[in-house]
Amino acid sequence: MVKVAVCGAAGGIGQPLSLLLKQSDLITHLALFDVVNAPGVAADLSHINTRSKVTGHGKESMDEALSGAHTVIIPAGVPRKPGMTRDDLFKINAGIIRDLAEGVAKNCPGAFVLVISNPVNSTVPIVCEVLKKHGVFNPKKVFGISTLDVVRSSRFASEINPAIDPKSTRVTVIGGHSGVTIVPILSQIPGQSFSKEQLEILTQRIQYGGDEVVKAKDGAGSATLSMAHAGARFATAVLEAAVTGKSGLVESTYVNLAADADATAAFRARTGLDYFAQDVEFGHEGVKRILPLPAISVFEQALLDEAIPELKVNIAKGTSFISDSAKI
Ligand SMILES: NC(=O)C1=CN([C@@H]2O[C@H](COP(=O)(O)OP(=O)(O)OC[C@H]3O[C@@H](n4cnc5c(N)ncnc54)[C@H](O)[C@@H]3O)[C@@H](O)[C@H]2O)C=CC1
Ligand SMILES: O=C([O-])CC(=O)C(=O)O
Repeated sequence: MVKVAVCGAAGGIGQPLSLLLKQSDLITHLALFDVVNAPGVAADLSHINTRSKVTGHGKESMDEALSGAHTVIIPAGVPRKPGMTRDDLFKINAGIIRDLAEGVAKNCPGAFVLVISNPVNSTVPIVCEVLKKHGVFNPKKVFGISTLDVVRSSRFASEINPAIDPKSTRVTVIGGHSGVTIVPILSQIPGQSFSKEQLEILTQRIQYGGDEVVKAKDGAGSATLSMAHAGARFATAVLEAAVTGKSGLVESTYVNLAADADATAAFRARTGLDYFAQDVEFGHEGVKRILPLPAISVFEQALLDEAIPELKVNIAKGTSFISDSAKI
């Protein structure tokens, strides 16, 4: 029995993500939770002729949606409008994520938690702190989904150099998921030979790819379809490793560095951070290992140097949102 709960399932990401998850043979029960329209989305998806059962759960039924879940995917919350940063979403989304994490601690404390809601750099620490507070935190099982940065990296790189196949090229993206904290390691793309100017343009486009969509949607939200694709790709990798035991599955993802005790010291020494996006290999329990940082160029080291102070602030904001409220 593999129950996957999607929280925010009726939203711009939640609907296409749930549609993609309905195609998966790894999932036996898809539980769709949202404060609006979840039963309708569930009824619709439930007619698709794959094996999984689909249930819809409204505002009062979070516990039912989360009860016994193997994996919880969270795209709940508000998206950006033009002129906003991801950090501007903290005010509303932090409380939503905290309440959902409380629900996880109560109803499915051993679940994998995959966080999409922004600002990811802060919402992942919120989830971890809530689970810690309840004594059920396993750093191997909480992930910030930064796969859209990976997806954009190979796509945008292929637009500059058509010899790069966007589908089979996986670019490592380290740091976090917003602006300067997004550090694509383009120097490691096999066979690449970008000029300095191309590297600068490409890096800037990847770091601000989200803004491109926010601007084009002109007030109607941010990336939803490409995010659903990225979220389904990430969730499938986690589930394949956990459920079927498939080995060698690697994605860049934002994790608590305690997820891999062997890697922690090296990462802390290099970054001074408790959370960081890096390539992770998945196993039965989630994080099997955090891969060592790849060799990075002088240009990429400068990007990393710029990312670290911002990540530190984002992480502290998420962590103190829970620890400060516990003191009151
Ligand atoms: N990690 C990433 O790469 C990306 C993250 N995002 C983020 O994903 C989030 C969702 O974006 P969209 O789907 O476009 O927004 P949306 O507004 O279309 O959908 C959000 C859904 O969450 C629901 N919701 C609100 N409060 C809830 C609660 N307490 N419990 C359950 N559901 C609740 C809403 O009813 C709505 O259906 C945003 O924070 C956005 O910034 C968006 C794109 C990429
Ligand atoms: O830009 C946004 O607000 C949504 C997001 O995280 C992305 O598209 O990468």
